[in-house]
Amino acid sequence: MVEVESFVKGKQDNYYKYGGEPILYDLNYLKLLAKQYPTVDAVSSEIVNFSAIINLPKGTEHFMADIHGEHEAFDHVMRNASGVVKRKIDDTFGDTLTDAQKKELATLVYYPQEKIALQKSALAHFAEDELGEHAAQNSKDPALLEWYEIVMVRLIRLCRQSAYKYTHSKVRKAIPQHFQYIIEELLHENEHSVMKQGYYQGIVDSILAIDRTDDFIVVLAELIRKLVVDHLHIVGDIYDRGYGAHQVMDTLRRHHSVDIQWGNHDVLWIGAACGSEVCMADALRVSLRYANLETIEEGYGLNLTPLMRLALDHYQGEYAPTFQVKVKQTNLREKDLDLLSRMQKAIAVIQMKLEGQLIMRRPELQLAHRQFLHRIDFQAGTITLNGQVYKLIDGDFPTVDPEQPYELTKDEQNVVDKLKASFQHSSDLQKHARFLIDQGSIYKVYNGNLLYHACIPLTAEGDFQEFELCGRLLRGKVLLDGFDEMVRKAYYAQDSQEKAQALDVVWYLWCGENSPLFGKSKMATFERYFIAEKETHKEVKNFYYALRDDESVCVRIMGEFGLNATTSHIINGHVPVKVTAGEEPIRANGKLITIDGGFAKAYQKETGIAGYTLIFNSQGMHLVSHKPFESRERAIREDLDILPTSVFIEKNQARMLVGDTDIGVGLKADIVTLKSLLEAYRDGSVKEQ
Ligand SMILES: O=P(O)(O)OC[C@H]1O[C@](O)(COP(=O)(O)O)[C@@H](O)[C@@H]1O
Ligand SMILES: [Mn+2]
Repeated sequence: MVEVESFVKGKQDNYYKYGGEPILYDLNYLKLLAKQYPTVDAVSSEIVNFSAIINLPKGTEHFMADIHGEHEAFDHVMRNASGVVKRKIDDTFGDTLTDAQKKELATLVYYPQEKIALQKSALAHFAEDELGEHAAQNSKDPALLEWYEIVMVRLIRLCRQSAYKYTHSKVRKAIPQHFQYIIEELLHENEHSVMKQGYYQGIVDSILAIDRTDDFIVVLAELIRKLVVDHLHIVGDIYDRGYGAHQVMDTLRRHHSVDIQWGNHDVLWIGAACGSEVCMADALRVSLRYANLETIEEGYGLNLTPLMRLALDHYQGEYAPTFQVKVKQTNLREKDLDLLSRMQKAIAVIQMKLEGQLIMRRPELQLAHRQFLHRIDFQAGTITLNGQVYKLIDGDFPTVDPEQPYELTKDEQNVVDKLKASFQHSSDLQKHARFLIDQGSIYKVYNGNLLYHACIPLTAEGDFQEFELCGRLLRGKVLLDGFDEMVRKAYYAQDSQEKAQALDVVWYLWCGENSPLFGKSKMATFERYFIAEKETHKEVKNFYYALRDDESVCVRIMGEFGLNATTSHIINGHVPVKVTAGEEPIRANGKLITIDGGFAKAYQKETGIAGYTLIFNSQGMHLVSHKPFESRERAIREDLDILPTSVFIEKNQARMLVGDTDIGVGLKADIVTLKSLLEAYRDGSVKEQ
């Protein structure tokens, strides 16, 4: 139905009032816009283009959380698009291909280079056995050419099936320049069309003839993977525990469309990269705790020698078993592990001193109860907490001066200074921190859903918990906005005071009681290292975790963020869903979805699965759970795909179109603006260029 849109000159001559909504356009603005759309034709075709796009089905969004450095498993999920590629193959080929052929095609889409190499060597060995001669891997081997041709045609068909949801221009933009012409021709030609059969076959043959098949297959595979997942959301905790957070970050930096809602572990590394000594100490401590030298040394080239020397010079004594490195299989020798434990304790003591200093300079954070060193009786080897005396399981603090327990020794200060320089000079860490800042935020409202890693701090009554942030009492959405602003200030601030304050807030976001990224009464690091009594280890979750099952609480939170509660969802990570204990990822009658399914191996025993992916496409929402990932090598060799299991599906009433998404809202506004420019051309107020 075409609305008859009236167009009336506004009150003042240089303004335009358009349609029902009195949107006024400044003529100067339209003249500026005319530089981009210099003629009536140019602006008209854009209006038609945008109007077409808003009627396309909405692009598919994937949501994942708590990857915690598991880069091989994550990379596989990125490549198999959480099972969507396989589903596309089934939709495209049905039973015209055998299961084995479909699996082989899937592996080719996931790992094209490796699969081609495997095929070549298999054929070469076959030729050797058959022909008895050493058949060089000649790319003219008829068997190889035949395989190439078959898989190329299949890939083109699969690509065509994956591209149908998008405009030609969007697909073209996803193809590398040097293949745009060929792929577009093949995509828009039907290989069965009699008229163009020769033309189509000619293109395929020429690719084979000039030996461009490998590149062509790789480009097609990447294009298919790009088309099946339009946008990716990472709802926090990329870092820590697994060994490959730096590789996950590189995968995300290469991704065509991704946003990140920071997790507490992510802001810890942002703080460390931005110069927070206490965040740096804690990030190192956690890495040493998991013997994660890959991220520290290979990933970021951080210099551990000063810390190693400090550990060897001062921590030769006995240390608590709680400093044992928390990994099962490792290629590290016993004495390496012992050294890592000593380094972990050395940096843990530095961290406690630096935390003590921070708590003293930020009384508004109300964290005096989280200072420990001045409560220790070093003679008796005990500590007094809340009036209760506890025996320390490790009373050896060789670098702590009871008179000034929070002062760093000269050696410790030297280690901190050297480490800080090392973090600052790690170009890869700085690149990743920048990416987290550019693509990340504390929360995200996207296509009607609200994403944040942990919680919105609530009181027992379900009201938004108030918190003093830099002198302002904030709660709910404005509190999260305030925290978001502080993380960016920690990265961008030039003024040293401002930066120092922002960095202390970033540390609070990592472990503070009212942090929307942590949401627990305390991070019981000291207690878990030094005190045996389990009651001191208890981390009480924020009231949010008891109240989030109540639909009315979720509706109130959605309202706080301006969302329509009937169609919206809250999506969280942070707390693993204990599937084995019967816990559900879907809560509050479908209003809240928690997607921390234990991607991190450390959590898989209690979740019983290896992570979730939430898929939101034009038909609705679909949650899938992953099985533990073997290895990339097996996936390639045996076409072993880790296909997820469907957990729940929520169908939309009507198919969701681009016009129903945030991008669609923007496009509709742009259409109105462009129509104003068109009218201004037509009545001569703006001259065509
Ligand atoms: O298992 P570790 O390394 O001792 O860490 C335990 C700590 O990690 C936390 O669970 C925070 O990490 P997560 O955000 O990944 O849950 C703390 O609540 C807890 O004190
Ligand atoms: Mn977390």
